[in-house]
Amino acid sequence: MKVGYSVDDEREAAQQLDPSLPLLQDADLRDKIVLLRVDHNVVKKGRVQDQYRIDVTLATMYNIVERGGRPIIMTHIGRPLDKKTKAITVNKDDAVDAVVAYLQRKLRIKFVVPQFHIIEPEGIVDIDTSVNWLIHDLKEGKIGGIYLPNTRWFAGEEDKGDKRERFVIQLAGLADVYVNDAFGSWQPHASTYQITKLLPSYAGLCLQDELFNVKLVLNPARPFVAVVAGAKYDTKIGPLKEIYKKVDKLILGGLIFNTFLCAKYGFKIAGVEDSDIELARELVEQDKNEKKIVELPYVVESDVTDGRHEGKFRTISIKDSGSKEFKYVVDVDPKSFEEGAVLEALTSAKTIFVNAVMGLVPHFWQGTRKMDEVIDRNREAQKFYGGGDTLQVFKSLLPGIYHEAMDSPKYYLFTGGGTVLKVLEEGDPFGLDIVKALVENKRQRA
Ligand SMILES: Nc1ncnc2c1ncn2[C@@H]1O[C@H](COP(=O)(O)OP(=O)(O)OP(=O)(O)O)[C@@H](O)[C@H]1O
Ligand SMILES: O=C(O)[C@H](O)COP(=O)(O)O
Repeated sequence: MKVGYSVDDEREAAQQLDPSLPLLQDADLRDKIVLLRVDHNVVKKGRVQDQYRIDVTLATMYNIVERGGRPIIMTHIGRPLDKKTKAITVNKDDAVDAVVAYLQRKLRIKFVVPQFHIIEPEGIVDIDTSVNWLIHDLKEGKIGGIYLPNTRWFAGEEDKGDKRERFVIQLAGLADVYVNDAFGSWQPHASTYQITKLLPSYAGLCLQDELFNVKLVLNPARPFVAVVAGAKYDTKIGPLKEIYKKVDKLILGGLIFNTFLCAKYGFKIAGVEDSDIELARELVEQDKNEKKIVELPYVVESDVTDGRHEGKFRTISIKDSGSKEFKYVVDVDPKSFEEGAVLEALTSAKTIFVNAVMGLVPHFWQGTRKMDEVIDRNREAQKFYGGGDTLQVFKSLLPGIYHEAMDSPKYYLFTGGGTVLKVLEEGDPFGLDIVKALVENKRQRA
């Protein structure tokens, strides 16, 4: 007699990944301590801005616990390392506490954050053996999980030498198995990359979904339009040159657009560094023949960056400005999306990838809101959004569209925009260092 039936999810069944990738589903987790790297980089000023990146990792957490594993979770938050001085600033605002509180409310289990000695400006130099007490409690089921402090507070996380070796050995000493579910954290750091040299390593469920979907962006229905904006110029300008080759049209915004304008028209814009302009010149050259970059015609100039003060900001038409020197360019005027080549590109696209906060939020959000609305109006296109701030801002400006998008077959929301750019640059999701490390780990174990 049949006592029940199960429901197959067709979308899940269709998601086939390269068999060289070690999957969480294949790991032996019973009574194992599982070190889980996630990307919960969603805290600003001590508060969770958008729960999405946390929520998409819950399935992996549940899977680990359901199969008898005990989790130690870790994430980075912000960029506390000053790359020039090498100083690590340990600021309460970048603590994992807000994430832990959210997880506890959501899962109704107790997490403990171990306290390690912090030596500024070096950060946390050693994992204190006192953590063993907590691991004992974790094994006994007295606590539901351990959540390590911000990985970027550890001296070894972004180091390339001895400090990294030391950190990674101490980290590996805490656990039996490593799971990477941090698609957004593509940079090969100790907790995303080096750790795979020491522990049996697997891809988590979120990472698997993201890798499957990023393959769809690599094989887009055309015309394919990418919209890239935001603040992380340093990590995004490199990928842009390769993305340029893959797209039919490219729309730039934010600091990237400012830098492009300086390189192309000889503008001087407050806050744009000469060294960055140099990097953008190549893109300008590349575009001379192919003309794929669709320029946003109107931007917003502001005398100050600390707010939207009446009388202190104005719209500039790039073509008719008459001037070459500007204060801060802090947004795109919404009317840029209502006409001409920009509107045409966004409405005729079959695939749109968006990693774009167009303006200095929270004060200058008008351009981003208009852009998201216009993109949503294109009902045919497959729309891929990615990026921490991109999703947060999308959600806060257009909550209705955002919530529909979360479960719409026409949208996919990536947890990392920079990572998608990186994959587009590599041309293959298995070209990411963090994925290569997992594949190599499986090969070594075979
Ligand atoms: N013109 C501008 N001037 C200054 N800051 C800007 C400007 N335009 C956008 N920004 C800032 O860019 C930030 C978002 O950019 P960022 O590159 O971090 O994107 P993201 O969506 O988080 O992508 P990722 O997840 O890849 O980092 C926002 O905090 C926003 O205020
Ligand atoms: O928010 C992000 O883009 C990811 O968490 C990666 O952050 P990072 O660019 O500072 O490594």
